[in-house]
Amino acid sequence: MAEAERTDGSARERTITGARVVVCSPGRNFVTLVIETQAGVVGIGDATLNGRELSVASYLTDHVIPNLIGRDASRIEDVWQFLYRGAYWRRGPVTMSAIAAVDTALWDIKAKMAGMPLYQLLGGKSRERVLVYGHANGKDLEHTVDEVLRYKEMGYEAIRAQSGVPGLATAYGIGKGDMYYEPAGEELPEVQEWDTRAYMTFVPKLFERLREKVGPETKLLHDAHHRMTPQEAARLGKSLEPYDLFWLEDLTPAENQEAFRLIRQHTTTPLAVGEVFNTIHDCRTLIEEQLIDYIRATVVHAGGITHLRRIADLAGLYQVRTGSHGATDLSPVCMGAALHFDSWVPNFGIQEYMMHTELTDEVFPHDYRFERGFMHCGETPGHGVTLDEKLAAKHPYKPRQLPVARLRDGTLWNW
Ligand SMILES: O=C(O)[C@@H](O)[C@@H](O)[C@H](O)[C@H](O)CO
Ligand SMILES: [Mg+2]
Repeated sequence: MAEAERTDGSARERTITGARVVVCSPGRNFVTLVIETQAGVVGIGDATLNGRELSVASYLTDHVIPNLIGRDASRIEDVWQFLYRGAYWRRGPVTMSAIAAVDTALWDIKAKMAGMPLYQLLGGKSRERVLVYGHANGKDLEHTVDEVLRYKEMGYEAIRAQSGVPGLATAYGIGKGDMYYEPAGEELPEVQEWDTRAYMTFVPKLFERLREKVGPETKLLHDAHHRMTPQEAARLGKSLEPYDLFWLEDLTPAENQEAFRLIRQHTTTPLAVGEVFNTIHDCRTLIEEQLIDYIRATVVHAGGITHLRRIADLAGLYQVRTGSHGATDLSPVCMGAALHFDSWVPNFGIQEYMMHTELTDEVFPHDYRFERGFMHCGETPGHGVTLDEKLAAKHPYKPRQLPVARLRDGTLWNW
């Protein structure tokens, strides 16, 4: 390591002396990076990439950790640039999740050393509480209506509704009977069935009924999970306009950012995209051309707080607001960091929130809390989430992959 990259004498206590990756499965798989400094301050970051967990664990253990030892933990920006530029091979979910884990752990350490909750280092709070949306899902229309009403009872002001579709054996986003929706169920991918026409005929009926039942106040959201062509997406957005959705998410696979020009010309339904994005380059056109309303990039998959802040700042120039991904495959560590970010970010929109299981919460003790439709980050120095490594060790990794979708004729589609 070059002299400039080493800690100087006066900063010896900030030197990174150790780092390790903990892979555990308290109900589902999580990858967590733990970084230690000379002074004994420990920071943790989430590196979970659902269905591809071990690739990030290896990237960290084999390629990143050796570069961290001896470095100054306070130089978050320089470490970020080193890992991003220094690898030569840029971007991608594995690389960016690994960088995110380092970045989150270093912000945790910096905030702990400052004796402040993380939001203070970002610039302090812009709001008192963080609006979240919950996930209601049912096997058919009536069941979904009941579930949405149940979420309303629990105090949610914003509710995502997903439903089984008549004629389709399976649909995206439908749980298997409890509060803990988890799509990655099997060692090899489950094959689900898809038919865009059946779906597009059904969804407006669902939202017509939902709007009737919940009244005008409740914010309703829906995730199309990348299944449409641009023209179909435009038509779906238009057909949902009377039901005043808060957002319609992931209409088409967004590596084709230009597709949103077509969609945008045809519908005023607010659009949200970005849970699979890793860098600002994935959403530059979408933001600069004002083709979306909410950017859903996360701390864990988009390069950590350092990079997510850049995305949010670009979005802010165009009145695009944040709506970070927060499914259960993002660990409580990501949720903790996200809530500090959400408390600060000026152009905040909403945060996705799916409850983790009790066991997951035990493995990752945290100080954030849910209260009647809103989340609150805590005041503990750092991001407020820790890892019980002893308990984690009792729940080892289980290979699991996300499902795939096929059309009725067998053609592989986007899940
Ligand atoms: O909006 C969402 O939360 C989803 O699209 C996720 O549930 C997504 O399917 C999972 O994170 C995949 O691991
Ligand atoms: Mg989604």
